[in-house]
Amino acid sequence: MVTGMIEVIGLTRRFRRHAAVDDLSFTVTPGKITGFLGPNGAGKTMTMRIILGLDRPTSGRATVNGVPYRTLDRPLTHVGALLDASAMQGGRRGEQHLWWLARSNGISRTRIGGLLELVGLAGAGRTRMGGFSLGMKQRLGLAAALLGDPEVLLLDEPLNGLDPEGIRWMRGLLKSLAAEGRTVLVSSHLMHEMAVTADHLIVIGRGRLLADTEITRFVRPGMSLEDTFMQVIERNAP
Ligand SMILES: Nc1ncnc2c1ncn2[C@@H]1O[C@H](COP(=O)(O)OP(=O)(O)OP(=O)(O)O)[C@@H](O)[C@H]1O
Repeated sequence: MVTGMIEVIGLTRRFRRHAAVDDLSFTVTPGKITGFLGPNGAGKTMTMRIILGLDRPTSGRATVNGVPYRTLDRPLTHVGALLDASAMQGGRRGEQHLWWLARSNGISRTRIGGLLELVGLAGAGRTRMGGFSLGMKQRLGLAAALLGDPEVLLLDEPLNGLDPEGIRWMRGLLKSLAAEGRTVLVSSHLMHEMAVTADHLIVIGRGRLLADTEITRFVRPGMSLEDTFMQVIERNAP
């Protein structure tokens, strides 16, 4: 088993009759950026929540490094996640948020200053998070995800709220994290950005796997990623 591998095996999550995730299987491997694409409600967040042990599947399983997330020893040192950047306690300062996370996970606080600098928040660490813009929250969320120096990153819509400079910055950072050999799974609706960022794609629709392939193989000749994606989704429409 390769370290940093995410495996989703026959995963299904039902809500009454509705399958949010429907017999989904894929593997995410290290050293590249894997784009996780699908229309609204396709099941991307639910899949990530199950990988992170935040929701339980109806059937099937998801593992990181061959084991369920819940059984990982000091999980933040293996998996960093950014799910909902706005879900932060507004009264707390950015720096405090990272201190608290480090302390409650047995992680040294020495990385905090460098991480705030890395995400462009060196001057805002003492600002209360209630005063953060969405872009600042995404940056702080990314710092939190990197706190334990994990080999795996799960990022749900990390580009939301970022300005053009922020998007470009995030692209560079994700590429360098993948180049370091980390596993980077990132969901986004921004097709133009995914086209220049992702190496591999997992595309889902209505909870089912529609494609699991290198981006260069997915995009049809003479078409953009967006056009190819729309064709694949339309073909899967009910
Ligand atoms: N607690 C819940 N109760 C009922 N249905 C739910 C619940 N949580 C999620 N769902 C359903 O699961 C499906 C998948 O939702 P999910 O948020 O994973 O999609 P998504 O691909 O992340 O969408 P988006 O791009 O809009 O964020 C949706 O149909 C959603 O309504």
